[in-house]
Amino acid sequence: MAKIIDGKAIAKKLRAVVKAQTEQLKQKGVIPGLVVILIGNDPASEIYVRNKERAAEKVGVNARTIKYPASATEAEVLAKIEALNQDEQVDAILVQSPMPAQFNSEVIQAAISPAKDVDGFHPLNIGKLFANRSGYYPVANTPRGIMTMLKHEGVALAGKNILVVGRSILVGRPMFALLERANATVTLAHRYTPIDTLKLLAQQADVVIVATGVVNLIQGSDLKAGAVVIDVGINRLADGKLVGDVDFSSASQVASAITPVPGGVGPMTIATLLQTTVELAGQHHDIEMEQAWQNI
Ligand SMILES: NC(=O)C1=CN([C@@H]2O[C@H](COP(=O)(O)OP(=O)(O)OC[C@H]3O[C@@H](n4cnc5c(N)ncnc54)[C@H](OP(=O)(O)O)[C@@H]3O)[C@@H](O)[C@H]2O)C=CC1
Ligand SMILES: Nc1nc(=O)c2c([nH]1)NC[C@@H]1CN(c3ccc(C(=O)N[C@@H](CCC(=O)O)C(=O)O)cc3)C=[N+]21
Repeated sequence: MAKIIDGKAIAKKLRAVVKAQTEQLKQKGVIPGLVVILIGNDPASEIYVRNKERAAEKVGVNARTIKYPASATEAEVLAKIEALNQDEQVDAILVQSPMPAQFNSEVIQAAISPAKDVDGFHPLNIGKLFANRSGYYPVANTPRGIMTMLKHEGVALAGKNILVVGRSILVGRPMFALLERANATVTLAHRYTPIDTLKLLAQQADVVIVATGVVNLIQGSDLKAGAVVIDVGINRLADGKLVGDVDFSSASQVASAITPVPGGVGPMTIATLLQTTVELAGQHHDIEMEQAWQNI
């Protein structure tokens, strides 16, 4: 039986560190400000927005959500982003994805100032990540939170064989870059990966990270004994239950460690979002902060 990785508990530790950081900033008169823009109604986004507001309050980040109906125009959202880019109280801006069809997400992502780009979606920040540049720049919070989790659990990455399933700009691609940077051998699978190939790749992987939104895509029989399984998926079943992309009951028989849904990656995404917000506030006001979360 696998160890169940307690994302909630690790997120709580991370939040405590972030809270200490916000207190340092407050002593210098800075309250970190995060603005989330939600257009339309995506169920996973709504869960995210609700949980984020609660967590922000706990650590002393000033967070607010601006909601637009699904019928909103790109021009009005771009005008709002421009105003937020100029607003001295705002350190971090996030536009929830997916966006309604009339939006070009590339245009929106490039409009957010790279210095306030808390999702790490701006082409400049993505470019730095993939070029493995030194210095500080924001990186997508879900993959970054997963790295924190793997470190906390003592999972070795250098030289390991890692399978990432899903290649979105939100999860799969930055996950690939961070794991490669940690000297793992990384395979990135997607919709065009034949299912038989996907299963063969999974069988060879020391760590399997699944971010597709496909219920039960990976089962216990697909895994190598002792593999570490990170389930990013958030799927709402007809009965209202929340499940991931991995068949938890069979996978937990074969894996050495596995993240549950809920209570795994989700809480880490939120704590990491607050971490990045506080870092951006520190950068914005030129305040040096201790990097205490190295040791959580
Ligand atoms: N827990 C958390 O903190 C977070 C959870 N999520 C959840 O994670 C999931 C993925 O999110 P996101 O990356 O934004 O989703 P996207 O829909 O943007 O991307 C899904 C990816 O999965 C791939 N895919 C789809 N079907 C298959 C398949 N049958 N086999 C292999 N690959 C497949 C797609 O391939 P292709 O590119 O070829 O289309 C695509 O790359 C969702 O359930 C989302 O709600 C997301 C962010 C944070
Ligand atoms: N620009 C952008 N950035 C994102 O990071 C982003 C996004 N758009 N769009 C939507 C997805 C989804 N996402 C979630 C984060 C946390 C939980 C979360 O808190 N999950 C809890 C749920 C607990 C519950 O409330 O039931 C858990 O898994 O335990 C869920 C989903 C971030 N996303």
